[in-house]
Amino acid sequence: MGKFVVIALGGNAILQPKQKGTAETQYQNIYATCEHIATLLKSGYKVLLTHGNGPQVGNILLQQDEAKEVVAPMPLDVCGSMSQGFIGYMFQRAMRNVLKKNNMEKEVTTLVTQVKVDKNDPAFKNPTKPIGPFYSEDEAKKLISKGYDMVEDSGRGWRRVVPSPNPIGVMEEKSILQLIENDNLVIASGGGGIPVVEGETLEGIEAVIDKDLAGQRLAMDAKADSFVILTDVDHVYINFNTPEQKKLGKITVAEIEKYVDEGHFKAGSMGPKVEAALRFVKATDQPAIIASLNSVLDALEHKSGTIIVPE
Ligand SMILES: Nc1ncnc2c1ncn2[C@@H]1O[C@H](COP(=O)(O)OP(=O)(O)O)[C@@H](O)[C@H]1O
Ligand SMILES: NC(=O)OP(=O)(O)O
Repeated sequence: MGKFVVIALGGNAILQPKQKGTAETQYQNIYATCEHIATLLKSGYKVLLTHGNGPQVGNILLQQDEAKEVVAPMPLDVCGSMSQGFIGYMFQRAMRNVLKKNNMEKEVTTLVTQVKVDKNDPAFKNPTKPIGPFYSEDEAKKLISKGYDMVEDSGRGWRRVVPSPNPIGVMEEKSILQLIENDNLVIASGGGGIPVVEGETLEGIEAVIDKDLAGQRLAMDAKADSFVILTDVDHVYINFNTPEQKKLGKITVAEIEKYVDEGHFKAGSMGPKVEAALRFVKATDQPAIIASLNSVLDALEHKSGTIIVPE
């Protein structure tokens, strides 16, 4: 198998649900992630990185709301760009520090990335993307009465949800490919990319694109040999969180589609990951992997994680 991989990093690689989102905590998590990336680079992999921003963009939006009497609040697309900038900066700094420690040299570049969506996407009428902090049920009820959309997120508490339209094109695709050709470690489409709609002019729109679905587009456009989704669980499970839960190892498109139809993978968490992986395998005939960050090298060698193959 070729060694060019697109990696979509889950929000947990940057901030775990129970952690306070200080800059230092997020930098330390990103530094630990970069050590895994360095292991891949040492093993000869070429990496294009994308990452989530759910906790971060939600926190930035909350800051806008809390300070709105003092400074003009920024809309969600601008908050998305802020999250790309600060997370990209932390990756660039941490990666350079990790590379230096390992006596390696590489340019590390973050690209502010706009991703095209359809303004008539039905997702705008049905918010599903959890962002920001977790709340208790009582707190969630108060926020619902203020007009927020809230859902219970995978047994971990309540979170605000916003629309998450389907990504249909990466505006900066050519620049990303040029940077990769010049041997840069590129961080692109952070937080799924800033959602924009294209008419007479390009306009930002208030939403948060799923980074796994946007990562799939990136992997397809960049002709990656493999698309890897890293999260905080070691495998995809059927009957997740029940006594009958069972992990999925190597599995074909047809086999996992049967589980999709049976409703094993929830919207807003495992659902989009499986959907993104399936889209990649079907479009390219290359494997897609869903695994935990800690076992990324084993997963790339198909020794761990859920490996979705054409047949
Ligand atoms: N069928 C399933 N198999 C594995 N994990 C699942 C499943 N359904 C829901 N999950 C949940 O999905 C979470 C990962 O999704 P999410 O929190 O969106 O990840 P990330 O932020 O890392 O992208 C896991 O922590 C797990 O709680
Ligand atoms: N944008 C996005 O998908 O973020 P998370 O992975 O943090 O949910």
